[in-house]
Amino acid sequence: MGREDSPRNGLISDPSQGFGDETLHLNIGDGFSSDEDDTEMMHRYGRVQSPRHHPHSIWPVMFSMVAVVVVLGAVVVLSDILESDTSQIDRACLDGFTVADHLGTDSPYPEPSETKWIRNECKLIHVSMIARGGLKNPTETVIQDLDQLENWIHANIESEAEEVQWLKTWKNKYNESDAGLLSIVGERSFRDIGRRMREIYARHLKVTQGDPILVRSTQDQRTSASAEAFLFGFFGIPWKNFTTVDNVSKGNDSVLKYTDRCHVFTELNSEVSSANSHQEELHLEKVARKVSKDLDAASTMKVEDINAVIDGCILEVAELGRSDRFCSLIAPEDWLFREALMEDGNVYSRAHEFYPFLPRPLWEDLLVSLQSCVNGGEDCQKLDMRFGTESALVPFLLSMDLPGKDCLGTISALAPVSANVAFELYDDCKPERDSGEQQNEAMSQYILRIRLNERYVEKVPICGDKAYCTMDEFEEFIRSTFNSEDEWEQQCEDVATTRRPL
Ligand SMILES: O=C(O)[C@@H](COP(=O)(O)O)OP(=O)(O)O
Repeated sequence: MGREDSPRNGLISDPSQGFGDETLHLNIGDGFSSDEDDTEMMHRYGRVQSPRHHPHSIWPVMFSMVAVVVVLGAVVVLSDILESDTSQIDRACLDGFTVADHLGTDSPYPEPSETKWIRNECKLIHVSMIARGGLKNPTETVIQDLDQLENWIHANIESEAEEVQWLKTWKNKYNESDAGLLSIVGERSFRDIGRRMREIYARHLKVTQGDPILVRSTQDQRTSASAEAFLFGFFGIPWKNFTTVDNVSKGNDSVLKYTDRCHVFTELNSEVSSANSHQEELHLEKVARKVSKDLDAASTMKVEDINAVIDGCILEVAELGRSDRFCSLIAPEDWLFREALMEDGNVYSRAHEFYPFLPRPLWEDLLVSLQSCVNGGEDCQKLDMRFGTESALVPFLLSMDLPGKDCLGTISALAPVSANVAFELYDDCKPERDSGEQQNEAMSQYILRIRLNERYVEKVPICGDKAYCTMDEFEEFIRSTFNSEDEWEQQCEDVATTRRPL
């Protein structure tokens, strides 16, 4: 892919044009109407409002009456239009709808119901993991929006209906001093993940204190605190002074902050953000009107207020494990529509399409870890744990081409809060025979199994949809996907670096 493929040259639609039919349909199937239609109708509404389009009259009273009728009519038409954007959602996607599956990277992931153990005859020699931090406390902006929502509720909700009484007594409990830090829920989830991984790996890897273990985290508090919580769970003791934790500088970390180093990505990011903001705002305004009407509120909430409702839902799902309060104020089709907008304009999906080489530094780092153990070298770490943010994990997971969801939610499922992917390297482990497949005796003795969010990936697309990869297949995938024409150097850094060849 050359630079001429850059979205600057027309692949990202002009923000003023909104999304075309084609882009929305890519994600949602034929179920969605085009927002261009909405935009066009909004413009039509604008013209209806304009006096230039009214029949000219010399009688001011007549004119006023006509104007009032026209404006009222237009309001009715507009409300129909405002409802229309979700009217063609694929109804099948509403069957069994669970909001927690549709919160993007703010989704939680449920604890696995069963642990798939490693077979006794297999010799596990190394585990490499890449994780995203756990749930963080709301950011300052979110806290301010929650405060504003609280004020709006007190000023506007008078209904005595039983189902809104909780809302009238609801209070924003978040402090700005904790903004953006790893939350208690996030910390607990990583302790639990660490504890479960100890159950799976400790006996096989025979990890003890003092063993070669590498733990790296970005300098974001939420990721380094996630690493500490994981280590606490894994070793069963506080591990704050773990000497091998390498807190790499924010923005200067070549492995875990690779997106910051890649200028085509950062340019794409700002284009995608601005391309989507208008569309998102229009939809949020519609949802705000609907919710305010449903609550019988004295005035309509603002976009920031509805954003706070969405954040309230995210927090109640993650912290309380329920979705009956803020979440239920927004209709399922509006959640789906929001997710469609977010997935359609998702910068990581776009980057996967235009710049598939983006996560190369992380793949390269993983390969180095694995190879050092394959070769039985002194550098072999039993565990190599990497803790980053979504910008480290999402492009990496997308490059594995794991199957998407039929009804949106692919990114929600791949990279929820505390998401993690573990690569288990085995020496001398004969994989279970796949049905209908002859076992290849000459196969490489090293194999890899992959767990995503603690579940084995039973069909690994990058290794021919098998439940495992041979080391040879894995190396071949990395070589063929990330080594062509040194795209990373040319498109990300624009300068030749002294990388070792793959
Ligand atoms: O805070 C966020 O928006 C993302 C990305 O952060 P950066 O990579 O941009 O720091 O991180 P996460 O949701 O994983 O904590």
